[in-house]
Amino acid sequence: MATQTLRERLTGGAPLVAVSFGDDDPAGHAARARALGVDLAELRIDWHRSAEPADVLAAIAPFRAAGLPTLATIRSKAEGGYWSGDDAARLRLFAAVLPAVDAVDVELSSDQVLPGVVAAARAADRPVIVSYHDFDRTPGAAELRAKVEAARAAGADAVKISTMAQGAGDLRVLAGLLVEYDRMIVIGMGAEGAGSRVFFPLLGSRITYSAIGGRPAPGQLPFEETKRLLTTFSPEYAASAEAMTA
Ligand SMILES: O=C1C[C@@](O)(C(=O)O)C[C@@H](O)[C@@H]1O
Repeated sequence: MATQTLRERLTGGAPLVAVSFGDDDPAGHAARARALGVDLAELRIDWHRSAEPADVLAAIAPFRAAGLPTLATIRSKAEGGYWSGDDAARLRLFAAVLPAVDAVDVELSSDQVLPGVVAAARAADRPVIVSYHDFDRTPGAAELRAKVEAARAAGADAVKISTMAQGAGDLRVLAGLLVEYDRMIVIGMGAEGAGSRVFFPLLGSRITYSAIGGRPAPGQLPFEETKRLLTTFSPEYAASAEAMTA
C-alpha cells in the first residue's frame, strides 16, 4: 500500500492515532512513539518552556527526524491550553514552525491569528485543522454546526470539535456531525465520552488522541489500548498499523 500523505489521511482512509508531546525529552519520546506505531505526534507548543522559535524548532526536530508525521498547535488558554504570549508572537511562532511540521491546528476562536495561520499554511502547502474545544459541556447541534461552517469558511482542511460529553444525548449530537460532514475530527471528552475515542473513528473521525504517560486529556485512553481496540474494530486501521511495522 502506498503511503498516504497527512493531507490525504485527513480526507479519508484509516483513522490516525495521535499522541501529544511537549518539550520534555523529545528524542526519547519520538523514538518510543515511532517504535510503538503512533501515527501522528501532536506537538503541544503551548506546553513548551521556551517560546523562542529556535528553541521550539530544536525541540520538535526529533519527531520529524524519527519519521513521525507532526501536527503543531499552540493552544490558547481560552480553549484549555497554556499559551500565555500575545497574538503577534503566536502568529510569528506558527509561521516559524510551519515549514518544519506536516500540519497545524488553530482554534476558530483565535480570530486574531486564524487568517494569518491559514495563509501561512497555504503558502507552506500544509493542511490546517481549525478546532473548537469546550471542556465543560457539549453545545447543541445547531451551535456546533455553526462552528463547523465557520471553520470551513475560514479555510479549514479539516475541522475538530472536542467537547465534554455527558451522556448519550451529547454523543448523539457529536456523532451527528460525522454523519453530516466529512473531514471531521470529533471527540467526546470525559468518562462518558471515552467510547467516542474508539467508535467515532469508525464513523469517519479522522484522528483520535491517546496518551503515553504525560498529561492525558479527560477520558483519553492509553495509546496501546486505543491501538488494540481500533485494531479489533477497524480492519482499515489494522491494515495500516500492520503496514507501518512491516
Ligand atoms: O483537541 C485535542 C483533543 C484533546 O483535547 C482530547 O481530548 O483528546 C487533546 C488535545 O491535545 C487535542 O489538541
